[in-house]
Amino acid sequence: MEIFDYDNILLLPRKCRVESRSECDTSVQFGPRRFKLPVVPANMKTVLDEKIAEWLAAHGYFYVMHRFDLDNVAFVRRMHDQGLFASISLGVKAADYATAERLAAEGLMPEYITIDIAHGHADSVQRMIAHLKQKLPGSFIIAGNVGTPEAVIDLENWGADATKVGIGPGKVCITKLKTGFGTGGWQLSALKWCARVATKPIIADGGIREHGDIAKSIRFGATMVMIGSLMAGHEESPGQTVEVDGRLYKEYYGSASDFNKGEYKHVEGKRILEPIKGKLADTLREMQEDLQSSISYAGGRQLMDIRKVNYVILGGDNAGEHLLM
Ligand SMILES: NC(=O)C1=CN([C@@H]2O[C@H](COP(=O)(O)OP(=O)(O)OC[C@H]3O[C@@H](n4cnc5c(N)ncnc54)[C@H](OP(=O)(O)O)[C@@H]3O)[C@@H](O)[C@H]2O)C=CC1
Ligand SMILES: Nc1nc2c(ncn2[C@@H]2O[C@H](COP(=O)(O)O)[C@@H](O)[C@H]2O)c(=O)[nH]1
Repeated sequence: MEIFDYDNILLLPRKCRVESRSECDTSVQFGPRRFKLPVVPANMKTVLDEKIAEWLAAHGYFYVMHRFDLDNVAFVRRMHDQGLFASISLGVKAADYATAERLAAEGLMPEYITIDIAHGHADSVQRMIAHLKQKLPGSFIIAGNVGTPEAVIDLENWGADATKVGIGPGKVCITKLKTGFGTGGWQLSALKWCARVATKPIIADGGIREHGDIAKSIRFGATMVMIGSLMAGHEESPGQTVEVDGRLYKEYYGSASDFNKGEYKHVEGKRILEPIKGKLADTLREMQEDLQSSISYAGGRQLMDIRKVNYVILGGDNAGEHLLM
């Protein structure tokens, strides 16, 4: 198996088929809706809050609200009252079952539910998918996180409508160091490996450091890309603002960090400071422009044309050119 990651792959251009990059369409169908970009901010407390979720939904972007210190039922009700789609996260504990029961009892059907736990290839996830399919049959269920084809096959067979791939490639992740497991350092080839068996959409989660990594994720099988650190550190980001030597930073911490958990138990995440980088809307606009360029370099007009390109692996044992035959 080829082992590579975002920083040692380059995609190869094909003859341009557009007169202007503005002709390139970055939109993507994901579940019941179409979104402007194949990008979703990570469902983390220092990446988005309810206000950002509302703004994203109202402006044609996908979002997944985090599940920490939040009344999910009130959130879904508020989004629906405003005519916006609801996309929530759940775990697999008793409180999460209770949330699903309350939503069903109130007739509130979130358009998207993400079952989001560290080790998503688990019986607990199978049980939760079955429960959600029974109680909230109209919701599109995303399940994760996983890092192997076997896990993708199981989650799909258990009823997940999409899977989320990425164990430990995140910027504030310390899973690799603390446990010795994960896709950190080879997330892109793990994605390729998983995508080969997937029959439903994959969200590539973690490890995106540059805008070009979005196109690389699409090339290797993602339909959607989940991004934490690049989406954190904006003026409107919920993290605390910190001044260091006259420069302003926003905190960004892992969902499995002691900062998020409130205690030091099973910690697999850390806290860092992200330099403040302006407004989220400007980052999303730049991502869209960069992705339009990617589509044009792919010789395409639509996002999925990126899947048709060849690539090279730079350096290492797998170095070389890889042609689609
Ligand atoms: N993508 C990634 O690499 C990672 C992401 N995270 C994120 O951190 C947040 C918290 O995750 P998580 O701790 O799972 O959430 P929860 O604290 O809600 O735990 C979910 C359930 O899964 C159990 N669990 C967690 N990890 C394992 C494991 N390795 N083996 C068996 N059971 C496990 C927990 O039990 P118990 O605690 O008793 O074991 C609990 O019952 C999530 O948002 C998750 O996505 C966390 C780590 C890695
Ligand atoms: N191992 C851990 N992974 C975590 C934690 N909190 C979040 N995450 C994952 O990281 C991505 C974001 O990655 P980035 O590289 O874009 O910053 C996020 O979507 C989660 O899957 C954690 O505490 N530990």
